[in-house]
Amino acid sequence: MKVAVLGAAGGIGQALSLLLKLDLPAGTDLALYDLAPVTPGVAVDLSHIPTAVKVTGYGKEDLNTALAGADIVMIPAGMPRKPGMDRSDLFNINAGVVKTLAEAIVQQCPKALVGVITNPVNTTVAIAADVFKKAGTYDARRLFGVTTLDVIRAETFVGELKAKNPTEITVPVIGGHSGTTILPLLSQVAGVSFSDDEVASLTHRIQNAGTEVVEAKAGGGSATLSMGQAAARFCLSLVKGLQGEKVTEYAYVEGNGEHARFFAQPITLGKNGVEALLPIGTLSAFEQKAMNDMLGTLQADITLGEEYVKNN
Ligand SMILES: NC(=O)C1=CN([C@@H]2O[C@H](COP(=O)(O)OP(=O)(O)OC[C@H]3O[C@@H](n4cnc5c(N)ncnc54)[C@H](O)[C@@H]3O)[C@@H](O)[C@H]2O)C=CC1
Ligand SMILES: O=C([O-])CC(=O)C(=O)O
Repeated sequence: MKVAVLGAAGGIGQALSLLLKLDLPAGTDLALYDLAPVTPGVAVDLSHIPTAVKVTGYGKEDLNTALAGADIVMIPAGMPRKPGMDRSDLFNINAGVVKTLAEAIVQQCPKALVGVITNPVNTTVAIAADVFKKAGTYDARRLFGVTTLDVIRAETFVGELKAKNPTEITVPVIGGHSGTTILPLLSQVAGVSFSDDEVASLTHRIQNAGTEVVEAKAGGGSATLSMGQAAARFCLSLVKGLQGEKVTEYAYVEGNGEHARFFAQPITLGKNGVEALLPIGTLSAFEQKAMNDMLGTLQADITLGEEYVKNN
């Protein structure tokens, strides 16, 4: 098995690569690629950790070698936010980054499972999909926007509020990955109930948790460590799926198009990526209204990505 991390020298990339070095199955090749000159050094550093995962680092000119034959590609490459910015403000820079990387994936590992972390995820996933489509290699089961951070945050915040162990809480989070398009389904959390005020304030906190980190880091970037953990969890679930296990995760995928072309929802992972699209269940009146109110924004984010690939 080969896993490639693109953007591996960044804040997320380094945390993710560390966790993958520790937790990937023995015998896995872990290929680290980044434009930053430090990348081969990051790989040497990780290679001194005694696990049976072989780490190799690739610099600017070696994207094709880093990707050759990869089974899974995780993409945390690109600019993070600074205070005052929305995720959509990253589009101008990150659209081109994701397009370039997706074009190389088409050439080197067209059957890989691809996890896009780069923001704005609502749009960059559409870009990757349409680059693959143009090249004739698109398989919707193999492309994911990574929204695991929304799920683990929701579980953490519910645990805090209800004085419960967050590892024993499951919170569905559907929709997209920015602002109001992030829709936690608190009505479906087992064993916990919320007042209307708690639902409103928790929903708001989950939707703005990225901004909470951006402001706390005061110009030093956005979530990297919690995102590294979220991305590692998602990547390890992809690995388990490839190994024949059935695993459930939430991710932003092209499903049946009922709500939008791409939509974060529960899925079962298996040998070909998405094995089954799982239902989102019954929404409360609050959640249904939030969903109706945000679909226009999500659709516009998706269209922006589709138009970008058409015109570039
Ligand atoms: N999906 C999610 O839940 C989350 C997504 N993000 C997004 O992840 C991205 C990365 O964030 P950080 O790691 O904090 O940023 P960072 O600036 O620490 O790292 C980004 C890395 O990407 C590299 N890079 C830029 N262009 C590249 C290219 N064409 N090929 C390869 N590498 C390239 C840079 O050299 C840098 O090392 C941002 O777009 C951020 O908004 C951040 C947190 C959560
Ligand atoms: O907020 C940001 O810019 C980074 C991100 O996607 C998150 O932390 O959820």
